[in-house]
Amino acid sequence: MMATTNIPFAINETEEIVTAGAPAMATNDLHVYYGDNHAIQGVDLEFHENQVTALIGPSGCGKSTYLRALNRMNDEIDGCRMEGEILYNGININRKEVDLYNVRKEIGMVFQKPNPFTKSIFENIAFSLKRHGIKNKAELAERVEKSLRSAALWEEVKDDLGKSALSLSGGQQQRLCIARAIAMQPEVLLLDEPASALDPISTSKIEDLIHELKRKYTIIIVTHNMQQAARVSDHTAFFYLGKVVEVSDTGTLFTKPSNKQTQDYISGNFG
Ligand SMILES: Nc1ncnc2c1ncn2[C@@H]1O[C@H](COP(=O)(O)OP(=O)(O)OP(=O)(O)O)[C@@H](O)[C@H]1O
Repeated sequence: MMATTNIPFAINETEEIVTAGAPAMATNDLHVYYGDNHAIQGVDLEFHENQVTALIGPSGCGKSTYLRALNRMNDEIDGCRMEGEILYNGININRKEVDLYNVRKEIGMVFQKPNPFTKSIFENIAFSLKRHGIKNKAELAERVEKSLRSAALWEEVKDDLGKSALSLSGGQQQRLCIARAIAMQPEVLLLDEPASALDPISTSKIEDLIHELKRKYTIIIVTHNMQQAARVSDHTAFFYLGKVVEVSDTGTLFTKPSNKQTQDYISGNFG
């Protein structure tokens, strides 16, 4: 169940922890359990503003579980429990009194399979804004246009805003989902294999978009595709069996990994 109390989690007055150069997000000794399955086993990572971090590793090693921990989406899964710190602007948001609505507004998420609402293109974005108290029509229209422009979708849909979002192609739907997340003015975007269900042209559009979006946001992306990690990210973390085996700048991780398991994974000799 969602917490409803309005405990601040990202302000500078009562909890002045934010310092220049500090990570936008980090985890300290993060553990995630599904019942007895210890899926994430003490992960420490830092994510900096305007940087893209890719999470890579073999299937089942905990990448999506870790990503979902960052905006407390794992709270929605029965039997899932998390221990350790999840720091957002220096404040631990892994506390039960934290307002999850605010957490997910500030730390937006886009999933593998595009999941637009069965509403018009316009309403897909306006819906959450209205829920957030924005009722003025001109302001709504402006925020919708701005979000669609930021997601590189405006030119393709500006004459069809009243059409169902489901009439869009898969790639357009995924950009609409990104626009929907952006509309809430988040600081962090979590992308869980955002292009894995898309054709190569749509994939390339999403990758170009990630390059654009990192000017404004901190981006963390799970991907199975190592070429994609190499193309879009500044840092890469290699996960294996619920732990981070190695994390470094992407160039180094793919050319001079310091760990043998990383080397085996990136060269395809794994398992
Ligand atoms: N909703 C869930 N309920 C129970 N166990 C889960 C759930 N999601 C993941 N797990 C378990 O947690 C572990 C990590 O899975 P996770 O999906 O995070 O790995 P992954 O690296 O993202 O895998 P993939 O690349 O295949 O998506 C696995 O043992 C998996 O079975």
